[in-house]
Amino acid sequence: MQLRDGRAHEFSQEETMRFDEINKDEDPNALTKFRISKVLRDTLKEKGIESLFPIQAMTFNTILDGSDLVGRARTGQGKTLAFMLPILESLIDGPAKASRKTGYGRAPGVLVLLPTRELATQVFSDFETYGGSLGLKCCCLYGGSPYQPQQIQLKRGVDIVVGTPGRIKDHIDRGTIDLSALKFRVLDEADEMLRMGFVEDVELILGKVEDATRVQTLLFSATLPEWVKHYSECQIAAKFLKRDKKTTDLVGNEKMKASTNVRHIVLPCSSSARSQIIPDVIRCYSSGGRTIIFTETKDSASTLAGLLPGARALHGDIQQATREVTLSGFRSGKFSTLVATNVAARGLDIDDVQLIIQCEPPRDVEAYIHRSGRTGRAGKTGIAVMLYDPRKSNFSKIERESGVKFEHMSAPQPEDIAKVAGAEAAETIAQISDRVIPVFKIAAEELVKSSVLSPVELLAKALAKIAVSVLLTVILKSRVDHFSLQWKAMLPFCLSADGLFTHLQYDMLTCVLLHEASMIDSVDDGFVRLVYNMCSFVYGVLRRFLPEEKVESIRGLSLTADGKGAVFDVASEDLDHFIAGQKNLSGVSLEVVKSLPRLQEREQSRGGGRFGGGGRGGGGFLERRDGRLSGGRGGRGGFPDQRNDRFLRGGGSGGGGRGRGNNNRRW
Ligand SMILES: Nc1ncnc2c1ncn2[C@@H]1O[C@H](COP(=O)(O)OP(=O)(O)OP(=O)(O)O)[C@@H](O)[C@H]1O
Repeated sequence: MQLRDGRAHEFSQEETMRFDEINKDEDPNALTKFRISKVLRDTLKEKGIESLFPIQAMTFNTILDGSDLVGRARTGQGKTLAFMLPILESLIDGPAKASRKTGYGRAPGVLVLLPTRELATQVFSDFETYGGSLGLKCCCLYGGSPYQPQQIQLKRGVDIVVGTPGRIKDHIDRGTIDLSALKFRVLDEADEMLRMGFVEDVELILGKVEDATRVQTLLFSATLPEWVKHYSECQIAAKFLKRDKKTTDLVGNEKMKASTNVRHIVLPCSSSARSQIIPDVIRCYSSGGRTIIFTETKDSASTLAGLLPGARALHGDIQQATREVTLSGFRSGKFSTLVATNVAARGLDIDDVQLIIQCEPPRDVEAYIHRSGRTGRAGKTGIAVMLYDPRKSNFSKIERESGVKFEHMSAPQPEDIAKVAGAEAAETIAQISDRVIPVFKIAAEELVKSSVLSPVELLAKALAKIAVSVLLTVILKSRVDHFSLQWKAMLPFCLSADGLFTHLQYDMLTCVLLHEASMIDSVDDGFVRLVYNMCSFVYGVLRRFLPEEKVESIRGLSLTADGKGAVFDVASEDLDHFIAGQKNLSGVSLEVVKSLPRLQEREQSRGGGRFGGGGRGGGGFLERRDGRLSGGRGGRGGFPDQRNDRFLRGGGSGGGGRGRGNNNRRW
């Protein structure tokens, strides 16, 4: 701080603490303003929470004083703590304390129902943190995990049960859970919980309470359609909420229902171009943070994840253990792109998710609100990009019902990407130690002196060079064929006559190798066998006149539709070797293709098709002639032909094995 006499003043720790106290006193939502016990306050502070968010402040006393409540606030505004804090406080120091059981084998006093396993785990983890600090025992009951540990916990006795309806109902059926003495029952994501598919289980579970006058029922969501709020129209609400229930609605009649911390963008994109455009959208809008991409179906989530470098899929057909590993890997930053169905749309709170991409407009406005709400949480900002196919999809209903005024953008252009790369390069420079300056200063001064360009223009060139180096590192790590066309288009933009293309072997030509007879006995032979025959034949022929490293360097091997030939890409500098060597072979010809012949097609491998499940690493050898995706990840669909972009990337996911259905849901 600058003192009046111009001297700088550093605050002592004591002074800082005093100011903090004063500020806290001024904050009407400071923790100390609420009946929150010291232990709980300390745990909240450890988590960086100093005061309550509006939805929490507005519902705290109502819940603690015993009312049923319907609560609504936009995504990411802290609804979880809004019900958790007063419940915990009630159990340890409030109205529920007197009747709370504490002994071995005690039945739970709190039940929290959530629509997905991931969300149940997340809310359970919060209950463990805050409830655990108060000595309360919690357990999490969700499907796809073994029953026995859950049964043991229930037998020993718990205070709080968090879970999904299906598994809780299973425990009721097995007689391993007693819900008769509940003091609180919470429906988080209430509208989702009350939708068809959950409603019967929810009704059965809520109905297990012995004395309905002694239980408090709380419904929370960012989207509460009228049928939930007006309980006469919603049987469950009518049956299980008391007539004098309170409602706290922070969205109400406001036009904007989605998060106001999010930039909402729409971008035209045909479904066939998605996997090309998405990497550029991520590059331009993710600010280096995490991205969640939503697809409408499980198959498209697997396929897209297979096509995007470093992405993983999350959906209801993936085994529970894998789902957990995937989500924790995404949370911990092991990979930064998650491709998910609506299974990840609700409630998930993941740090540093900067960008949401929706591959097409979702069916209902609620899905849009929840998906886009995975970013811009707890006061932070984020971006939600929704792709739409102008010929097929329409987002005006979503725009009208959500109150969002979409920004219209076009797909990022090479210049846009260059700008982002330039900004990243500038950040790189900022991170470089000042100690290097003396070493490079003389060269820099020489450069400024000898150039007709201004220092800023020279710096711009230096940034371009750094951007390209960074780009090359990424490309070399992730292989050029996984890179989007826009990135490739940017290379010449930055590299000019740099000569680095040759180094990248980026300049490739497509050749066709033809044989008088068919290379395969029968096209119906089975795709695996067919590919195998083709590979061994082509590689066998090439090995007759080329050294091994040249044979290995071919890319994008694909079989012609008539089975008499194969096309593949060859680095242009090697072309002469390929053409010269084949002259002595009988019955075989090799030439640069003039027009691409029809190529073998194959049905998209679905859910671990013939290439065997497991998703990654399988397949390959699949081509696309029309920009549509096909194939298994790891395979190369050919380098882009520099002259006419006929080949786009190959790839595709082998998909994971199928698991149990998920309430008949597509996700
Ligand atoms: N009072 C607070 N101060 C600071 N951060 C908070 C506070 N309350 C909650 N948060 C943080 O805000 C984030 C969002 O909270 P939460 O997940 O409960 O939001 P939500 O309203 O339930 O969102 P959604 O509708 O998407 O489920 C969490 O990371 C949470 O830790």
